[in-house]
Amino acid sequence: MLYIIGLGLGDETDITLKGLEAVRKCQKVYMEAYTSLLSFGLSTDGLSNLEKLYGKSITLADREMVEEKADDILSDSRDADVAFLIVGDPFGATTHTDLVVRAKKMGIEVKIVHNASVMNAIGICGLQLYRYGETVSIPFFTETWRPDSFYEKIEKNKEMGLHTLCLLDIRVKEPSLEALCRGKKIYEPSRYMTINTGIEQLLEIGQAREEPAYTEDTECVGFARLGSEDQMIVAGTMRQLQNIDFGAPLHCLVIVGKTHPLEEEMLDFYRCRT
Ligand SMILES: C[S@@+](CC[C@H](N)C(=O)[O-])C[C@H]1O[C@@H](n2cnc3c(N)ncnc32)[C@H](O)[C@@H]1O
Repeated sequence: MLYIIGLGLGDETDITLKGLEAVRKCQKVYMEAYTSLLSFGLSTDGLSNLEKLYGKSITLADREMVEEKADDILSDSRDADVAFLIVGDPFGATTHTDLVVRAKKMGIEVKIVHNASVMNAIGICGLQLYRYGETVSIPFFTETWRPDSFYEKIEKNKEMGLHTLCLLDIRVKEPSLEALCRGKKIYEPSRYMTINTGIEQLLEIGQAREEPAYTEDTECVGFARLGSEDQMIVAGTMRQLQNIDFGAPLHCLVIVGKTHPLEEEMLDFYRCRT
C-alpha cells in the first residue's frame, strides 16, 4: 500500500491523527523535499523533529529521486506499506498526481491523507476562496529566460473580477549549468523567491504592456510562512509590499480582484499602514 500523506504547513505537529497512524505502520517513509517546505525548513533538526514524533526514520526524496527512482518507491509499495510525506496537501502541487497515476497503473493500492494546503490557508486574509481564478506560478527570471505566460492568466482573472494566487518559485537541488555541461552532479544553492522579487518580475512584465492588468498601485496581499507561529500577512499596493521584508521563506502573493464589503473588512486587519 502507498500512503500519500499531507503534513500541513507549519511543523511536525500539523500531521493529522489519521496521517500519524498511517506513518507509524509503514515500513518505509519518504518525504518529498522540493515543492514545499515546513516552517522550520529541512535542517537536520527539522527532519529529526519529524522522525522523533513519527517514530520512524525518513528518507528525503528530492526531485531527482522522485523522477528517476519513482519505480523503486512504487515497487516497494507492492509488498510493504510505504509512506510518501508531502508538505501541505498531496494535491496542493501538480507534481504528485503523476505518482498516483503511476501507482494505480501498476495495480498498487493508494491511500491519500489530506491536510491544509497553501491553496486554502490563504483564506485567512478574508478574500473568499471561491472568488479566485487560475493560480499562476512565477519562475525566477534569468539573463536569457524571462517567461511571461502567467501574465495572460492574471489578465483573464482580472477581467472577471477574480483574485489571483501567485506561487513563487522554489529552486532546490538544481544542477548548475557547469555541472550539466560536464555531466557532473554539482548543485546550485537552494533559492526561494521572495514577495519582493515576485513583484519586481510581475511589474517588469506588466510595464511592457500598453494597458497592463496591474500596476504598482494594484492591491495585493503578501503571505509568508503560512501556518507557522510567525506567519506574516500584509495587504497593500505592489509598491508598498515591495518595501516590506517578509523574512524567511516560503512566500506567496495574491493579486486582489473585485472585492465584497466583507472581504474589505477582513483585509483592513492586514492593511499596511505606511
Ligand atoms: C507547489 S505549492 C504548494 C504545495 C503544497 N503541497 C501545499 O499543498 O501547500 C508551493 C508554493 O506555494 C507557496 N507556499 C507553500 N507553502 C507556503 C506557506 N506556508 N506560506 C506561504 N507560501 C507558501 C510558495 O509560493 C511555494 O512556492
